[in-house]
Amino acid sequence: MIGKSPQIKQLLQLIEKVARSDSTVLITGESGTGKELVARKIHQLSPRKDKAFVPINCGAIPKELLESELFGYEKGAFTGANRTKPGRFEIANGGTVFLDEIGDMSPDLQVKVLRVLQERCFERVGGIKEINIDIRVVAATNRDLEQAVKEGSFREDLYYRLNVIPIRVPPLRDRKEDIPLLCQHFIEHFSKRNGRACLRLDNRALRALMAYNWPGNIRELENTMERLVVLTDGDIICPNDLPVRILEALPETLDDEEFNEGKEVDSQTHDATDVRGLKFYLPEEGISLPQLVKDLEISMIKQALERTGGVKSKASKLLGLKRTTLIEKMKKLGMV
Ligand SMILES: Nc1ncnc2c1ncn2[C@@H]1O[C@H](COP(=O)(O)OP(=O)(O)OP(=O)(O)O)[C@@H](O)[C@H]1O
Repeated sequence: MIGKSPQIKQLLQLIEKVARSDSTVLITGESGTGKELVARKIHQLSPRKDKAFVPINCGAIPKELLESELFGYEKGAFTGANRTKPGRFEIANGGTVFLDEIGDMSPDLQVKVLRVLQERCFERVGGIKEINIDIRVVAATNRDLEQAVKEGSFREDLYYRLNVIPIRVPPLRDRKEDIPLLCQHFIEHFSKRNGRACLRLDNRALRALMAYNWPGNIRELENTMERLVVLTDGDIICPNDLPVRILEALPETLDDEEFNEGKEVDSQTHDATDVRGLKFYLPEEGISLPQLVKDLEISMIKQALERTGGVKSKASKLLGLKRTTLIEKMKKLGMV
């Protein structure tokens, strides 16, 4: 999973914790945010990792077929059922079932899935034999299930059974600092797949990609990068190569000269730099480095003095300075 925003880091920590348990998980988030990827990651990190991960898109399979897909059927259960077929729940035995778009499931199937969650058993369509299974269920939806419960289209009991551990995947617009890394990742991936040298993004193109709101989230970004890799002629992706909807997101203040410059991206400009565990961003408009250093020195000295009850010899040790250097610095910074 690509990304180093605080949101993604938090998500990864949660995934690691959740993976160790067998609890049911409900992943929510807009379309294309990476819900399925999260479900796969939970499975991969879980003790069930060597067994099957079985995804099923409850919204994509017609209602009449979904039941037999999930539960399987017995020979003769309906016209055309000329052999017994196990369903996805059975196939996933020992592993994980991923019920995608669970919000689209019909009420009668919701009852049957609730039974699987409660009792870990079911019957195949047309069958009477009870089948016991050992599965972990991870479900996902981009709908507001709480609202669906209020409106009566989703069963409240099933909602609570699913929502044991809720995981929300944030939209890409709320973690824009992940965009440069994701672009780089997809450009590398598609360049390799298309057998061409790795393309680079110029600064202004990246600025447009960062200004755009990505309603289709990471899937939209992935598709955009694939198209750029296939269609861009030169080695560098310039603003002119971008789709109009993305270009329109660029602030109008930037001049045309810069627009055509084709400068290669300096990813540090857009990425947080990690300095001894502290995060620093260089804002678009630049910064006064001497002032920043001064503010940082004042802040660190104040904290060191607070922590040591104002004892300068101890504070200087915390800061890796000689006592006399600390006093000199404080004078210079106007702190005494
Ligand atoms: N953090 C990430 N790093 C790399 N690729 C990602 C990341 N998040 C999502 N993707 C990719 O984006 C695409 C969409 O992700 P995914 O299918 O998991 O989204 P989704 O939320 O399940 O979408 P939907 O709601 O439409 O089913 C996939 O190709 C996935 O591999």
